[in-house]
Amino acid sequence: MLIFEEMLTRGHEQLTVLQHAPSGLKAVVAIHSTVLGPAIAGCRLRPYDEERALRDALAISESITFKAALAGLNYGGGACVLLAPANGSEENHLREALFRSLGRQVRGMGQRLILTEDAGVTGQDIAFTAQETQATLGMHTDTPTVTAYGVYRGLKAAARTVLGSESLRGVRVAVLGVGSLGTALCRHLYREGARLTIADQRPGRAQALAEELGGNVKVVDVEDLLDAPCDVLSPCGFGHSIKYADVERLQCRMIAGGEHQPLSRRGEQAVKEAGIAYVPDYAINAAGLISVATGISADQAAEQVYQTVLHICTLAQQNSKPIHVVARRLAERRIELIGSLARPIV
Ligand SMILES: NC(=O)c1ccc[n+]([C@@H]2O[C@H](COP(=O)([O-])OP(=O)(O)OC[C@H]3O[C@@H](n4cnc5c(N)ncnc54)[C@H](O)[C@@H]3O)[C@@H](O)[C@H]2O)c1
Repeated sequence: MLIFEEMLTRGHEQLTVLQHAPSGLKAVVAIHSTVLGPAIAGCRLRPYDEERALRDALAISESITFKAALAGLNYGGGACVLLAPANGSEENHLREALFRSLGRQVRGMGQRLILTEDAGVTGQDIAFTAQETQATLGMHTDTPTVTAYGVYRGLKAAARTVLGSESLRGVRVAVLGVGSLGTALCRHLYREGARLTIADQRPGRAQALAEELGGNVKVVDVEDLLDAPCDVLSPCGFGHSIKYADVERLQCRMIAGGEHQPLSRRGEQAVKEAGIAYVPDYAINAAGLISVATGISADQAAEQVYQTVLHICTLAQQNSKPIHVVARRLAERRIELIGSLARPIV
């Protein structure tokens, strides 16, 4: 990857690489934009190669910029991708060392960065980081659960315009990835009577969830999920779950899930040409961010997501434009307008 070119294309401000050998810290911190305020960066931890860590940091931080902008928050977009240490990070003292080390290293980034939780990272991890830097948010919020409820509500709002009814009863939803967020989402969907097909790279997870929900949930291999005939495809994996070449296999009417950046730009274009509605990540997975940034309840944050997605989908329908194009334009417009204001003197 040509890093500067990628940063220029996406409009990034900063990319920082952190390392601390004793704690095993290896992390990539990307700041996409601080136009609206300090960049909120979800911390995610998983086995990563360097290239993918860089790519994810750059892609996700851009999503967070749009997410904060659409949600009306005074924050910018960042991402903190931690490469899982070779010596493991499950034991509490290793975890403490890792996340405190992260906190110490980002202290120098001053007012520009605020860390919170993302995939593979818990509120307890952020609490460790908070011992070293004040620039943290959300350690007392169950972010995946709050986010999942917002995705569920956003999905209903999108279904209202795309499928003609916001009731998900009998609607076929294929969920790719049933970790913290995907599992919580499936529980809401199942309760409403959606017909679920699920898959996970760790098949035991999908099987266990199907058993918990009992009957009527179909578990398939990851490779087969994208071919599954369904109304809604809901990606909830680590990102880029739907490759450009996969788009011609899709048999859904709408893509809407919790995953950050499920599609590349080319993929978004291909989906549009295939006549599939795509509700972008930054519009629908915002409830956790809204809740930690403002302190409002999960229900209120999810209601905000519902109203935002409904507004975007309605505008898209009225103007015969793709949903993701309208969402991006709305986010960009707020950033442009606020960015054009004169800076306060103090
Ligand atoms: N956790 C949060 O607070 C939060 C908030 C907003 C957005 N997100 C985004 O939601 C997504 C899921 O987050 P999470 O917290 O549930 O993570 P998680 O690690 O708990 O779960 C991810 C699950 O997806 C599976 N998976 C990954 N890629 C897959 C693929 N291509 N096919 C099938 N299964 C796949 C993994 O095996 C795992 O079970 C991520 O993209 C994350 O950035 C998370």
